[in-house]
Amino acid sequence: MKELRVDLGQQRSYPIYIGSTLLEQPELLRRHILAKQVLVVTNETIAPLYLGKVLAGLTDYQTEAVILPDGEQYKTLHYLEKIFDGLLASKFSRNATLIALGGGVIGDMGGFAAACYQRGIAFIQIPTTLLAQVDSSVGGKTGVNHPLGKNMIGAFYQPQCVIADADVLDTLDDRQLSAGLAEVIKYGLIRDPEFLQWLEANLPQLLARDKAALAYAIERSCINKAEVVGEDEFESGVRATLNLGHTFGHAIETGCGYGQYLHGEAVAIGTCFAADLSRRLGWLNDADVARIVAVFKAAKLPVTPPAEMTSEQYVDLMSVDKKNVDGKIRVILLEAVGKASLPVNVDLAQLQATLNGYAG
Ligand SMILES: NC(=O)c1ccc[n+]([C@@H]2O[C@H](COP(=O)([O-])OP(=O)(O)OC[C@H]3O[C@@H](n4cnc5c(N)ncnc54)[C@H](O)[C@@H]3O)[C@@H](O)[C@H]2O)c1
Ligand SMILES: O=C(O)C(=O)C[C@@H](O)[C@H](O)[C@H](O)COP(=O)(O)O
Ligand SMILES: [Zn+2]
Repeated sequence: MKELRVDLGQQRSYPIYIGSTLLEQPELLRRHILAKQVLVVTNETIAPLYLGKVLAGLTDYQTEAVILPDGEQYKTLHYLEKIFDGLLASKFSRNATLIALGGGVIGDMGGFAAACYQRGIAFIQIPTTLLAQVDSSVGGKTGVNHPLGKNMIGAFYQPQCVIADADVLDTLDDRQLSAGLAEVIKYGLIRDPEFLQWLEANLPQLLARDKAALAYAIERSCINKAEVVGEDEFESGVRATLNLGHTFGHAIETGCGYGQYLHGEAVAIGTCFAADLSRRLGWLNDADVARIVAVFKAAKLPVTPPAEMTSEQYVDLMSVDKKNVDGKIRVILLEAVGKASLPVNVDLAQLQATLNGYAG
């Protein structure tokens, strides 16, 4: 097992455990549960696979479970309330612990519920998708979607620990594995060019679920994310680079209806848009853009924007992005392959040129 640390000072630092058979080691989990009451939040797909394993290690606690329907379309305020219903029905106190057992949807919702319930209870992330193990379970961004914008209602709220058991990825389907790789590739593009080269050479092994390759990709991704979050927990600076491709990607997720494109798929297309715009500013050349498109294709991710979305629709949806200032759209671009910019105010004409010109 590897143990990394998200360093956020005395109050909010926490470990990330990465390894195999971690769900069979309840002492890891138990050392971060401070009182008797434990609520596990999960979904209908994950519960039959892993809920029993988690509960088996907690038989001497007062455990309850909230099982949500599965899908991005349920990451809403309405379904968040189901978690509060569960906490209240069991009369859970402020010293209770919430465990989010699932992918990014469950992690974001569980974390936000923990941030809100009685103004904050402890929570633990047990991420079960590649995307959640390399990105969403680390860093404390929690929240839900709004019909008009992605992750629009939320809070920064850090977990007590993250337990990433790579064995659970055995049951994840190939499309979801690829979606997770989009965020892995992101770290290479924004700040870790050596890792990008490693990925270019090792994507076939990752897609074939080679255990050593996956363990390395999870660890190196978490190292990158923990460093960025440790430097800028509340996204006043460098943390915004983790949003590469997301301004376009979130517009795709919202515009096409949550769930049609997986988050990682939308980020892959969005990053190709960002690469195209970086080329228009003279920061990348044609070969750089081709290299970026090729790495997503090699990860079996889409690179072609949805035909049904117009540039007006993109601009409209991007105009509520959380990086915007005074309503002006700001995006993360690439100054080079392996080096992200801070948020850039984009000229509307140049943005339109990318939205109309980049076709995959
Ligand atoms: N908080 C953050 O920093 C952050 C970062 C990236 C993404 N996100 C959010 O995360 C969400 C996407 O997360 P995701 O890609 O994990 O999607 P997800 O949570 O919807 O999970 C993907 C699918 O895999 C299933 N699944 C999960 N684990 C499984 C397993 N071990 N075996 C079989 N099936 C399994 C789920 O039931 C679901 O159907 C989006 O809402 C995105 O906005 C948040
Ligand atoms: O942790 C971060 O910071 C990120 O931006 C990670 C992203 O991959 C993630 O999708 C995040 O939820 C996006 O945040 P948002 O504030 O742009 O909705
Ligand atoms: Zn993301």
